[in-house]
Amino acid sequence: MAAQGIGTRGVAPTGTRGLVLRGLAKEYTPGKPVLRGIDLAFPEQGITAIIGPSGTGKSTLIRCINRLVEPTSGEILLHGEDLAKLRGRALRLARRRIGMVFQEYNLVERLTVMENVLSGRLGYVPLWRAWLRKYPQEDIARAFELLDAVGLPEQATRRADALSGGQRQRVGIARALMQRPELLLADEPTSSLDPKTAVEVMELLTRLTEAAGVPVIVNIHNVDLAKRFAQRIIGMSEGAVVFDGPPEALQPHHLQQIYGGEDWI
Ligand SMILES: Nc1ncnc2c1ncn2[C@@H]1O[C@H](COP(=O)(O)OP(=O)(O)OP(=O)(O)O)[C@@H](O)[C@H]1O
Repeated sequence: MAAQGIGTRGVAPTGTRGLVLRGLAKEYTPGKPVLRGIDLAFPEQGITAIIGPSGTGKSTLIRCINRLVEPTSGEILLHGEDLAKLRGRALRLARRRIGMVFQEYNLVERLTVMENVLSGRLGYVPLWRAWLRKYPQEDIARAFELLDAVGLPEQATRRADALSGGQRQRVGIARALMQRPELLLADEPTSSLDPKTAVEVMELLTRLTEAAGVPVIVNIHNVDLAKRFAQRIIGMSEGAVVFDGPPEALQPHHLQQIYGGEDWI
């Protein structure tokens, strides 16, 4: 089956706004491709969910976009600029334009909630200010606003390790938005959470990114959550895109192709 939507939603010319991946490939071990030349274009808003079985390259794809993983070849065009070519300071500047939310939250446990949120500005404030914890007043005001927005206005001075998983992920979302990102990547943001908290976190992510006009690419195991919150679903199998379309187009035979087998459907 051809991946749905490729061609209509697919690859846009260089210079286009949004994110475009062209021929993105990754081999951790030479000769063993994990990503097999991914061609995708992401619009400037909305949530795209990436689904697929364990080990199929979803995290690798997400992490290639902000170069936490080095792609083996291909282009990563953010508003026309190829991030795959950037090094040093240029790469650091590009990275701060991309927020990331992690499965295990990646908070600094011994720091306060407020300090964790403010750390989203680390790419922007001079290092000496961060070391002395002298963030500009407008950053502090914004951090309070975001803590309010994620429902943690009372938790600013608590240590991160005193929070529940759901609360930590809310801090993770606030920290990512503190960057004022042009794109948000979320790598299994709900996998460590109970089902109710997972829905709450996805609702929050949807509401805040919609309000900020930030597009989201979320790697997610739960197909029901993907269908509920994403406007577009990308199904991956063995390092390639095998489905690309709206949630309502995702049928059991697509799931069978993405995950294999049928007994579980
Ligand atoms: N740093 C690494 N070094 C070597 N191989 C890696 C590395 N990271 C991932 N891999 C391999 O790449 C393949 C894809 O892994 P990846 O984590 O991208 O898949 P995934 O679809 O996100 O899986 P999951 O849903 O279980 O997180 C797997 O075979 C994995 O073992």
